[in-house]
Amino acid sequence: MEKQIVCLAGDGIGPEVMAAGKRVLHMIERLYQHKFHLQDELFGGAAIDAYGNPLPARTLAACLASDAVLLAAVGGPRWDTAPERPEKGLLALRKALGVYANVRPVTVDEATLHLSPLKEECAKNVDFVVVRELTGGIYFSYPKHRTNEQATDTLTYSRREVERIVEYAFRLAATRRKKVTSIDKANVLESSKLWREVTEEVALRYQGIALEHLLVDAAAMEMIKNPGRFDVIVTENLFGDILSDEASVLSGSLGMLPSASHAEQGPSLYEPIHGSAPDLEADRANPIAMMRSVAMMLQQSFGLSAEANAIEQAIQNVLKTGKATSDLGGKETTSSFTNYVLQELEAQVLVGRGRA
Ligand SMILES: NC(=O)C1=CN([C@@H]2O[C@H](COP(=O)(O)OP(=O)(O)OC[C@H]3O[C@@H](n4cnc5c(N)ncnc54)[C@H](O)[C@@H]3O)[C@@H](O)[C@H]2O)C=CC1
Ligand SMILES: CC(C)CC(=O)C(=O)O
Ligand SMILES: [Mg+2]
Repeated sequence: MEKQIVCLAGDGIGPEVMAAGKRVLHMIERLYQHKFHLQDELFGGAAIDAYGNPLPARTLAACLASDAVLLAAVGGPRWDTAPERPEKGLLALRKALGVYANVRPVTVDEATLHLSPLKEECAKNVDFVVVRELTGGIYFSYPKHRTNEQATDTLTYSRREVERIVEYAFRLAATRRKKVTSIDKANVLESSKLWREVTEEVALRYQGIALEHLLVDAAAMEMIKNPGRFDVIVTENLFGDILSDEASVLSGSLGMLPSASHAEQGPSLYEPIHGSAPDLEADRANPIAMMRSVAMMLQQSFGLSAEANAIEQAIQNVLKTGKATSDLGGKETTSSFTNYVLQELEAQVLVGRGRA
């Protein structure tokens, strides 16, 4: 198979985790005889420094013409007070690609179960997916303004926007444990009242799939108290952003969780859920979220399930030996942990073919 992948390394730990993701892709190319054309483009703070724009026209054109986009992370204190912010480029990219469905699977690895802040019997049942609406809501606020004395953001959702993301969640639940939890704030927000109404209508078209509604504050509590109750969570942009970072703690670290973002048509975007982690020293980032984002890309954009499963298995096998980066209490660096995963991947595939 031959595919064009645009790589947006971005800022902070972005280039380090992107390097790990590319090494995994090169290993998969070699082991399975694929050709991945990896095209690097400037994005985020790095693009502001070069062009004064976090999403240069050249970067956007390359993304739109690609088979898939792999993104690491953007942002950092250097640009916090700059006229242009890296995060603005991320929102503009998601909007331009039309990637409304952000899928964030949350599982807890057997080998890192003891690192979860939850009791083991609670954490071991964690297996859910957050389906986050990604191109609407308050992050795309209009009108939005600010004076010295007052600031305004606007939260808007249309029926169509709610319907398509909730439909996505129901279709996904049909392939899993057949339960959707819709999270809103319908006791206060008008947008949430519409969200709940539309969700009820969609549910009528999916007999056999259970629907429950939770208010976002109670949902935040339930995610810690009884996370095993969730199968597919569907929620709006801001709530999904916050709840998925909370969910990552169940797995032991924000550095573990990947995501895929899909449009109605055109290339999908794959990225770890974490940010640029400016507080980390060089070569300390956990590359697992990026490796899993690569696996999601291989599976969901290219249909390469065996390759995706091999990556996941290699990560699991390395974690089982006790090797881990410092966020999980281990001693490995980004590069040494990646070396182990690559060795494991190669050994596993060759053993499978009886050649080791
Ligand atoms: N998709 C993106 O590009 C995102 C960008 N950001 C941006 O990143 C910058 C930093 O934001 P924060 O709030 O600090 O969030 P963050 O996600 O970068 O970091 C939060 C905490 O998790 C740790 N962490 C994150 N990823 C890790 C990894 N792979 N391995 C080990 N530890 C990891 C960090 O060291 C930090 O203590 C900001 O400029 C923010 O806007 C934040 C979230 C998403
Ligand atoms: C930096 C934000 C715009 C995005 C974010 O935190 C996320 O998508 O998880
Ligand atoms: Mg976030």
